[in-house]
Amino acid sequence: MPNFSNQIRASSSLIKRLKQRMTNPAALMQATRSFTTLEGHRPTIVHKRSLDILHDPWFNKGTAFSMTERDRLDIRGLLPPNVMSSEQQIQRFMVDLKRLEVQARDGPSDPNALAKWRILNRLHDRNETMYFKVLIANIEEYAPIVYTPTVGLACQNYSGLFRRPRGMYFSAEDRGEMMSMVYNWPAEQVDMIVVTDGSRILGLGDLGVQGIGIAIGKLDLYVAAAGINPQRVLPVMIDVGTNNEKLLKDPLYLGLQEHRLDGDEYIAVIDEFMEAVFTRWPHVIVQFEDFQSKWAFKLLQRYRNAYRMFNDDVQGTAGVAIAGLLGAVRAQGRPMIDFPKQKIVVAGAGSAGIGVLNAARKTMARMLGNNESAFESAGRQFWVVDAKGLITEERENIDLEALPFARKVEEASRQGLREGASLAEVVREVKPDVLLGLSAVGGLFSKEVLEALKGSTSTRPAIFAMSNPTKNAECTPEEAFSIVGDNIIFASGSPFKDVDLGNGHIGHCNQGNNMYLFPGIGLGTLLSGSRIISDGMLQAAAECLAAYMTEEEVLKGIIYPSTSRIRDITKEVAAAVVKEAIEEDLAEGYREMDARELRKLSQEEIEEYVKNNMWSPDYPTLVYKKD
Ligand SMILES: NC(=O)c1ccc[n+]([C@@H]2O[C@H](COP(=O)([O-])OP(=O)(O)OC[C@H]3O[C@@H](n4cnc5c(N)ncnc54)[C@H](O)[C@@H]3O)[C@@H](O)[C@H]2O)c1
Ligand SMILES: O=C(O)C[C@H](O)C(=O)O
Ligand SMILES: [Mg+2]
Repeated sequence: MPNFSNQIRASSSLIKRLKQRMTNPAALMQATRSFTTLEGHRPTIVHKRSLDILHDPWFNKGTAFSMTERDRLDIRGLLPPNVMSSEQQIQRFMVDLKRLEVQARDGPSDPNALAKWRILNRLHDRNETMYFKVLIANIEEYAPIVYTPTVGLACQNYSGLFRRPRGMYFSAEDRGEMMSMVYNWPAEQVDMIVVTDGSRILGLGDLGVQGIGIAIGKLDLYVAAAGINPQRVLPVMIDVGTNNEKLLKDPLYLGLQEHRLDGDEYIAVIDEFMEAVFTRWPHVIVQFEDFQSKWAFKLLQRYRNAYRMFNDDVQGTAGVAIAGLLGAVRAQGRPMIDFPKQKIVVAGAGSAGIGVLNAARKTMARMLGNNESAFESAGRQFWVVDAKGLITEERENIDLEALPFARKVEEASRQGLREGASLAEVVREVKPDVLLGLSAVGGLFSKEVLEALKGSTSTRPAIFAMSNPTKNAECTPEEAFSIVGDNIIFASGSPFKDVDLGNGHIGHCNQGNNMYLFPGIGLGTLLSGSRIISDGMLQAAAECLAAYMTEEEVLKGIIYPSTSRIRDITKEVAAAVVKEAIEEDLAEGYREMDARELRKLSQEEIEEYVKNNMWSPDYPTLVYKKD
């Protein structure tokens, strides 16, 4: 709780610094920053009182309302008399939440995970500040509940779990209305939107309207990791129908029960949504999430030069994979510059797989001299296997996005391979350094495939089983370590526990998930005020993540940070994105920090600027004023 004497002390030191600024320009920056910090202590003006306040999750403090506030807001007598500190409140809440753990302590496969999701969700609905305080303080424990894998389960069970709406729904029925509907959202300012059409939720397929859960989960991380103000995030579901036959027949399904719109009709709906949100909030950033590949690439190309948007599955995943792939090179005791020598087999050529392939090829090409022949030769380091097997130039009706990675037929046959060769055959013949899965097929890295990987020419083969949620992972870390060997590098999209290898050795299980990048990409874009999200900004984010791990960690097989460091890594990623936006002359500034001021900031000052603009879950003092 902010206390007034602190505020007065802080204000008088601010005035002193503001006076100094007349004579000392360096103090100007300092004062600007202090001013930003002080904002957190300013009272928040509310236009409601009594039960309306207790029922508003943005302002509700529950038992933590002080007596003076209870008087000021007409809630004296509406709460039990004992005023609790926010710590005591959390203690009470945790007693309830932890009760579920007495019989089940199995981490991600916890049978009570959905019950925990429910309890946390109810807290989210009544007191956002406290919800995020709990989430931030226990991120390692609860990210797997509010995010992957449990969020997948919550999406699948959405009809039964639905209590209160969160976010906005734009449906095919709303065509022509979106521009006015968008004003139904209560917040004057929105910084971040995560939008999905529910067509490919994690590896669970088309979940229709139920996919809104993934947008909510991603935005939880925007608040927890990036410190985006929870009052300025907006989850969005664009319901254009579903092709999930089960949902189409389910009498309890909450979305439109018709087949998905397609073609121009579909694009017109998304166009209308984009126009509507950017008209009301011209500075908003829109993250596209879990759109089927068919639309993911097309929509990204359509909007990326016109709007502040990115596709997390294509671009966020690519950056995280690049950071991991570079980590795997370092873990072999080799310099990153050896990356272009790596042989990489990728299983899955959807939005995520193709995103990773393009980014990895570009990264290699840059290291090889950044010319056409470098790009050509980088392309030869990849073997791509999809549902129909190895992709070669003989593939009929090949996707345009996959075409650049199709192997030449003669080249493949020289290696003993052919169009449609199985994953096990490809791994056996190629003997890759890296096997990376973005196929959504649980168990795809079977015993046969992993046995084949034992023939890898690498001193330390790397396995990335990146599909989500847990049951869709291409293999488990136990399978990988026990079959391929103790020395491998392992990463998975959803969290698994480390593996006890015996003899006191641990097989480290990294979480290779785009959660290490998207919050920083969003925050960095916001604070730079860049009008678009450039390739350079995405590359800077990936490089920052790659450089985050120390040599010592990497040699131990730890190539991604633990979730407990997510707020710190996000701050650094955001700073790298701001810096790149400034260097590319894209930064237009944010609030009092205009483009000219931004250009003057040193590296440390950029980091400080980012840190000072991250929201923290502290109750503000509330003051009532009539509308
Ligand atoms: N870890 C992360 O950060 C992260 C990020 C994005 C996506 N993902 C996961 O990646 C998975 C795929 O996402 P997407 O958007 O690319 O999906 P998608 O449906 O667009 O693509 C799936 C691809 O896998 C291929 N495939 C299917 N069966 C296969 C098989 N037996 N062998 C080889 N390939 C096969 C398909 O042909 C297709 O190319 C999902 O499970 C998603 O959760 C993880
Ligand atoms: O949502 C995640 O956990 C990662 C990724 O965006 C996915 O679609 O699987
Ligand atoms: Mg996704």
